[in-house]
Amino acid sequence: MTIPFTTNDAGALTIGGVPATDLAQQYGTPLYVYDVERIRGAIRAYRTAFDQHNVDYAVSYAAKAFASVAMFQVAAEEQAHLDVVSGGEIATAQKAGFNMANVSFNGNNKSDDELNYALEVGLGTIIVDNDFELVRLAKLAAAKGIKQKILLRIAPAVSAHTHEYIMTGQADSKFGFDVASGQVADAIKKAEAETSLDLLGLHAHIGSQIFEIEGFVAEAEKLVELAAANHFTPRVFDVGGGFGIQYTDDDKPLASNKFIDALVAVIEKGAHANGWDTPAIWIEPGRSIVGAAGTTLYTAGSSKTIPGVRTYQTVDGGMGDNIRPALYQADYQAVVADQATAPATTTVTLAGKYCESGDILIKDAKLPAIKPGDIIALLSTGAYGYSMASLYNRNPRPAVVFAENGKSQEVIRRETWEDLTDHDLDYQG
Ligand SMILES: Cc1ncc(COP(=O)(O)O)c(C=O)c1O
Ligand SMILES: N[C@@H](CCCC[NH3+])C(=O)O
Repeated sequence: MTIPFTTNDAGALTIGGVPATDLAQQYGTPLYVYDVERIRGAIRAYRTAFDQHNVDYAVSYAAKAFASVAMFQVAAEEQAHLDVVSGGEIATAQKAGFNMANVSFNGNNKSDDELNYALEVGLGTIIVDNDFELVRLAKLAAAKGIKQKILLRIAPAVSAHTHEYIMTGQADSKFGFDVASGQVADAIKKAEAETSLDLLGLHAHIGSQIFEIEGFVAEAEKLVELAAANHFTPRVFDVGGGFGIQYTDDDKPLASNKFIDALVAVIEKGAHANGWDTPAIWIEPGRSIVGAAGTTLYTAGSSKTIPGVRTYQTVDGGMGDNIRPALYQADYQAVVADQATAPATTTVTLAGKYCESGDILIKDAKLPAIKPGDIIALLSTGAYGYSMASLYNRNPRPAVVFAENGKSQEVIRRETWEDLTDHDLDYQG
């Protein structure tokens, strides 16, 4: 399945109707560019899938995939809710003017400051991860005279097919209440007894970049089973995110409606069997909203050929703006921007500029011949790129640009060398 991208009549890459080389020239490289229409389309696809059923639902964009004021504003325009995991993401939502009632708050070690912040801004739902949090949140909410809506996060003991580091639903996980030891049963009782908490339902998340429906079905069945076993009538089941996307021609992602149809079927059946009204179904997709919409533009620099071994082609970014190849052995595909449809004539390993041998973006990429100054575009970099970017080697973080209908706009400005020393203080010792 060929990974989709758009080109103009000259065969040059365009993003949101703007030639990628123009974007590189105007904003510099490395540069993250989002095709906003694709972000909107991804949210709409989930909403349309739910609209085929007679269920209440929320498509909650998982902010961690790419958190920025502009992104949250687009999510709000598309009637998405928001799932945050830190005080910083709450602050970003506030700055974006996001309706706090539509925000949920995940995380396995929320601080008192973060919980108080959430309570003060009227954040819709707190997804309680563990007993330590449950007890503290009940007290903090009571002290403010608030009855806080919550979900309980369950570790559903479902192992998804994905990289070990991004699997989260297995029993041996740092996230959520354990089922087998009775933690879930205790937490449901405790939460129901707390007058400052309103237990809406249960939450689980099995992992990320998942292509099979089976794990989601098993997860939803587990949520139904747990609620029933604890004589708890759920108003919400939040099944998390994790829907896989296409990074290379080899990936075959499922259409959003396949996941939604399967999840709705399991939950409707469970509700019917237990005599419940069908609970609202919430999902928390991150990657599948922004991943394919994002492209990173780099400028080609030096290259090194080791005869009989390989050719390294360097770009002006790397693991600082995209840690995923180094961290998860993630695969990407690239095109040369001004000859995006030209046949591959060479094999090069795209290497970053960071002082690490592991700073490789793509091993043995098949591309047309590259010369210094060419713009190289890494496709499908919209998720967990900017959000996991670092300042390693004191390289400033790139700018982020949104492009739509032939127009572009910077939505996060490029950091400067001055920015990097902004927080440094002279040693007075
Ligand atoms: C609780 C929770 N929800 C949602 C997500 C978003 O996952 P993804 O970006 O794979 O859709 C994650 C990340 O894996 C998560 O931990
Ligand atoms: N950061 C991971 C996904 C983790 C999702 C958060 N639980 C990635 O890039 O694939």
